[in-house]
Amino acid sequence: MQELLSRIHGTADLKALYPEQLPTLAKEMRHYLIETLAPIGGHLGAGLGVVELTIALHYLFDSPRDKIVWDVGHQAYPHKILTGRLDRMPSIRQYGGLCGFTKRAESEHDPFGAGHASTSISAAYGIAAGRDLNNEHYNVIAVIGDGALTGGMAFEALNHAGAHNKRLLVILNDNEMSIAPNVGAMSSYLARIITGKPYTQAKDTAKRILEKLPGALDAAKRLEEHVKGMITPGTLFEEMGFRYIGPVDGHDFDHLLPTLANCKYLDGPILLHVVTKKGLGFSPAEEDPETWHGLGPYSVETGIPHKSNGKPPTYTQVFGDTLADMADHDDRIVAITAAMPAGTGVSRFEKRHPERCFDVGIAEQHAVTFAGGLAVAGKRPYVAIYSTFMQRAYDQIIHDICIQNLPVTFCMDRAGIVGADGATHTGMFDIAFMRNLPNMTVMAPKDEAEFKAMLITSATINGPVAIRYPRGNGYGVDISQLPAPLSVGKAEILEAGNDGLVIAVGTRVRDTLAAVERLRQEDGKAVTLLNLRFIKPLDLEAILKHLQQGKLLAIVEEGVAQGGIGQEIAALALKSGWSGPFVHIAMPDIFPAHGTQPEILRDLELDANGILKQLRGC
Ligand SMILES: Cc1ncc(C[n+]2csc(CCOP(=O)(O)OP(=O)(O)O)c2C)c(N)n1
Ligand SMILES: CC(=O)[C@@H](O)[C@H](O)COP(=O)(O)O
Ligand SMILES: [Mg+2]
Repeated sequence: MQELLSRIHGTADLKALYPEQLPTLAKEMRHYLIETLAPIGGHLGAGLGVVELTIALHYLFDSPRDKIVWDVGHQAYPHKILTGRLDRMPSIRQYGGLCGFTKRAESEHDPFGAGHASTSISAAYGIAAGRDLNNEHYNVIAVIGDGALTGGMAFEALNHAGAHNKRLLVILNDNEMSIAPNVGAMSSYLARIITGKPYTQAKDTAKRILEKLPGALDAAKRLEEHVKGMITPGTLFEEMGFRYIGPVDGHDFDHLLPTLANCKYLDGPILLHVVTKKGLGFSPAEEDPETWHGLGPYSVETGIPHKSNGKPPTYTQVFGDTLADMADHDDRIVAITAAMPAGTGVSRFEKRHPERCFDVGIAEQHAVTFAGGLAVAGKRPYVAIYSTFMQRAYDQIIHDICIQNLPVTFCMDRAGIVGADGATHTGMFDIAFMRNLPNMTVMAPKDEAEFKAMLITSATINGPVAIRYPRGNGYGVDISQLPAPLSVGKAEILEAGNDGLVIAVGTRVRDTLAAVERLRQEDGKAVTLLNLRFIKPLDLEAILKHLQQGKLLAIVEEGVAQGGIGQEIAALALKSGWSGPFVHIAMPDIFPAHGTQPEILRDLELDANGILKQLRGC
């Protein structure tokens, strides 16, 4: 490890350095991040972009007394390094290791946990308001990216905080990137500020006056405000009650340190606009920041991510390609992503149907209601949002789609266990929150071929539809054909037997099949296995037909037990007069840890071994 970095065991060690040493520390930190993440992967680009900003913040402010709230938390690796977690960095996002985001339980330097975007200003402002009520004195800083600023919550918070005069520093880390290039009018506005030559000239004029007339600080400031107001379109943030400072070069300590030092002593809400480059210091990440936002292992030497050779396509790819195929024949089909075109597969659709593709920014609520509007205009919107981020838009799903029975399909990628991103990103609630909505049809495929069939089925349903599918690769089953639509509300029988009924949902069907086969071979017990396919409407006929009095009833689903489909099936069975051994194999009432998907499924006893164990136990 390099000389300066190896001395940093906490923020006190950083503060002991001379300012002239900070650029060297920044260099060492970049090198360390690039090398450390190479074998394990992780969120590289965002962290590389905020190395100087993080060093400057911890150099000048006094965490944990001062509170630094990082939005999303994916850029907080340098923050972790400087706050006593350097030794554990190689464990980041690994089973038992550091979390990939900020997490209160992990460090007193993480005053607010994150993972989802656009929460930092609200949280920081809440801390500032609490501080003032407590008559305490410390700084509260929210660091938010330009991508996260596209989220409605960030604006709600600015609107609230700007109307009051509490001390709050919001640092806008503007790298013109979300995961993909940032979108929207706000993004263009920020770009105009950065590149606005007239603004730079106006600033220079004000500075020259200030230099010539040292006593005329106020006059020069007023002139700067005046000229700025005329030329940069409205300094939106100032009109919202924030003192706007910037844009500042986020990689230049000579700019960052004095500016931040000043911010420390200014009252009221301040917005400091810092301009950075995502991926700085690693040319592959600078050149292709989207790929290097978050990735698996890679080679430092070649700058190429390791390939997962020969694996079947991911569900994400199947989604993008199938929807594009469907759109070839149905011009009503449109696709919507909330700032995740590649992650959701919408980019594959976009290549073939660019005019029918919408990236709305990190704005899941807007995405859903916007889809409602498109449906009213005669379109067939497919809203592709990870299960965990769909949580953001629950009222919109109910109020704007379901009540009006609009034909919008929700494609919920990353349903179930996601692995390294852990609790904040686990898609564990969607079965519970979608299945209780009137008018909604909910499907979960057992493999990628069935997924394709479900997408095709969705186009035949004249109302809201939700399809949940997991992170990762399919099983390699044949998907070359365009399948026929499924029979809505009909389950599939995979095994027949007289020793009970096992019902499996979507992502858990394969492992349940393996468990059921072992039960037959090793224990001599043959059960009937139903692949539910439709979480809603339920195939009551099949369930009641195969329910066996006095014999096992088991339901296996990769979602929370509380509110899961297992509860409805249990109630149904009891109502029908059935009694017998029962087991609901689902996620317990805890937030899962991070690790690989197999590790977490194993811990939750949701893999084939765990399912078998639980089937045997009843
Ligand atoms: C509610 C929500 N939607 C989507 C995401 C996925 N996501 C994580 S980081 C990110 C981009 C953030 O961009 P920005 O805030 O500018 O940070 P940068 O990576 O550029 O530093 C997105 C879309 C998320 N974390 N939360
Ligand atoms: C930080 C964030 O929310 C995303 O970058 C997320 O980690 C992406 O997850 P996938 O790797 O599953 O696309
Ligand atoms: Mg950004």
